[in-house]
Amino acid sequence: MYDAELANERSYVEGLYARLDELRAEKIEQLGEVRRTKSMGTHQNRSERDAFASLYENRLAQLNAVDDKLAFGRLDLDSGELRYIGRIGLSTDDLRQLMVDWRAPEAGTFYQATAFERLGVRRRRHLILQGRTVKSIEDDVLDHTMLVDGEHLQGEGALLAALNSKRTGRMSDIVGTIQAEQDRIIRSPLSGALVVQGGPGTGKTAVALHRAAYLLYTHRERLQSAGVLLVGPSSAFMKYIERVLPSLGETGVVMASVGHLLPGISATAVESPEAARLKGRIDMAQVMANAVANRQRLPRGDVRLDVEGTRLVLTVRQVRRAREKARATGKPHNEARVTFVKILLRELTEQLREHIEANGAGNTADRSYLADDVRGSRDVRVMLNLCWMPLSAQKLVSDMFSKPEILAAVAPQFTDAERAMLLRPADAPWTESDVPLLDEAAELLGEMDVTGGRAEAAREAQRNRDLANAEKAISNMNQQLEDSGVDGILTAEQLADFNIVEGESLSNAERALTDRTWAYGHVVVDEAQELSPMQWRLLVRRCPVKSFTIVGDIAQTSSAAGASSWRQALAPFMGERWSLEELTVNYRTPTQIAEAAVRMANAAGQVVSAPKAVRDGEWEPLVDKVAPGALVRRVVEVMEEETTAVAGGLVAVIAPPAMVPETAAALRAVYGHRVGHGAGSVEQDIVVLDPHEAKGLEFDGVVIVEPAALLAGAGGRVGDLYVAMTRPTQRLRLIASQPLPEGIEA
Ligand SMILES: Nc1ncnc2c1ncn2[C@@H]1O[C@H](COP(=O)(O)OP(=O)(O)OP(=O)(O)O)[C@@H](O)[C@H]1O
Repeated sequence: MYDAELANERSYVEGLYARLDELRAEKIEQLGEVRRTKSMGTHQNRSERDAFASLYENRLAQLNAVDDKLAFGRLDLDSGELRYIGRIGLSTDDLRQLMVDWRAPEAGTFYQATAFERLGVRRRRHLILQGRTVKSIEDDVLDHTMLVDGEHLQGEGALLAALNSKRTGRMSDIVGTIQAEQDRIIRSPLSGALVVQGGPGTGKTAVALHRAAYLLYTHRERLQSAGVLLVGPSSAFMKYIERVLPSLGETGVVMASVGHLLPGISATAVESPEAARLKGRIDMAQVMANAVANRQRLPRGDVRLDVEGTRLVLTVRQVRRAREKARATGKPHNEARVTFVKILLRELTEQLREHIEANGAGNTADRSYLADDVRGSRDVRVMLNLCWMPLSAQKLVSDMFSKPEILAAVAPQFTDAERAMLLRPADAPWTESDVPLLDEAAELLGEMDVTGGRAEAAREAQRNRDLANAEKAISNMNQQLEDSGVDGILTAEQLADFNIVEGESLSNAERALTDRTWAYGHVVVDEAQELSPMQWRLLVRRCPVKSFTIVGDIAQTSSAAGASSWRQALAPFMGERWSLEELTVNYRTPTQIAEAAVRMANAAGQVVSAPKAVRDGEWEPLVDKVAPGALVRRVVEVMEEETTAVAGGLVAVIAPPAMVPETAAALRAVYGHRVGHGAGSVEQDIVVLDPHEAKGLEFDGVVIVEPAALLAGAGGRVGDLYVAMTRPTQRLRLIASQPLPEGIEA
């Protein structure tokens, strides 16, 4: 019986792959054809072909990315229909549906049906593929009249197989085994802000990624041109998750870590937690406003200016009035400067004219010529710049943190000690908490080159021309696209976006990444508990419609500027307008380890979400107590045992930041290139990390060096140690020379 069913599924899935190959061949053929004829014809023809080429390329990339485990489920419905579920939708040439996209409404019951609420499903079948071959099938029989003698329920096999598999250093998708509570969140409505709170390993990251893919699929019209932004804690984390969305058939999501949210800035330097906390405070917004106002200065007294040998006087009163008028425009600093300069130039020109007339040159003086003289005067230029200098965000922020007198003037609410903490050399590299300050500054300063507006206007005009072209081409294209299997209706906007002149042809995602003022249609934030108020302020600016999916775990907060409750974190930006969902099952950490982590947190006085672990592990947490000074030696000694225990899997050593270099060096002396240092070393099977780098990642085995130091270093929070203890999927070992924090040992 089972063998016959398996054989059936194998042949069906072979058919699906045959169809995938056929579509791929078709796209390659069409792409070749478009490329061959690309340089011929009118501008409109050419741009139409460019648009086709981009669409074919995208579709081909999508078809290539979904090859692995293309299909993973089948539903047997009350109606007798058999419905296959997979990464994308597939149909025959005559539009007979072969497989439904997992995100389509018809696929929802695959994740939601239970024996109590069957939703018209008699049987749910998981297809477990290796490469292109069906290796096994597992059935949930929901309608018990279907049970044949001797047949048994095999509910959680696919899930447990996924959970027990060896880690690779890269996150995989969970599309075949999404659980009902996760599915509800993935498919919740687009608008508003949704907070997903969940303990470690509850699938928050997985849910965030699948939700981004779901939203783009379901609301393509609304989201494709504005885009979806996915924000994570670090570049290493972005690397860890980067393959998930393509494997789900989505390539259009813009991904950025918090250090890369401002185009042109890559913030990698690390600073003290105290400085980060100060810079994250919401009153830094006022400090930035003060810093800008501080650059709109009045001279100490009236000044004399030489214009072509004539002495003019610029009074403090005149400057003050021009400043008031410029500020009253409400424009950003660099743009308001135009008003300021224009007023004073006019007044000085007037003064010059009066002077010349009074000296007997008659009233023939040519005013435009005089205006040129005033504008050309070095004294005038220097004075106007001293009063209202055009500024870049970088210059404003670096001056503020490198000049004590400026900092004292713009941040009077900070104590001397606090200001001392913020001071640094002018050429110091940027840190993550500088990014929201730079963004705030850019917002307040506006375009540096005010003529940039003209270039922008020219680009806009070109785009409008493209749009008109696109509208003409579109009716015939939609038909052809449908024929060629590209889903969704194409809008003139989208087509125009593909139409940008060659060489400048950027996708929406690429353009969004280079444009600070881009407004996204939706933002997904992972590890959101770490964000400071200033980082929230930046993100809300990126999505003015406030459509957010916010995932995190308050108990895992380790950054000093992070949140201690969702209400407190979100109130300034969203008021009460957000809803909360909770994930309650831990898929990563085995029961024994998860319980030790919760006991440790509780003993330290912290209440944490304690999700129920879905499986027991083979091992209790192991503890080695060693003499002071023997920590690193012990790490090296146990490594053989650890790597053998997780045979072929990954082992992470999580150490206090100060101990990471020597631990990595000692391990490398024995294990050579197998040892990676810092996050992002996904190719090695032994990785040495500090707790911050370990955030969001997971490993088969974890060795924690000096747990008490992780607790002490976190400023009274359990975050660091709690994060470290909840990374393993199989095995945890703690090596301690100081007394072990309470609760770890039962
Ligand atoms: N439904 C599922 N099917 C298979 N695997 C799952 C499922 N849900 C979660 N997992 C797996 O559990 C592990 C933990 O998931 P994830 O990293 O998303 O959790 P998290 O809540 O973000 O954890 P943390 O807050 O600790 O970083 C991952 O390996 C993920 O693939």
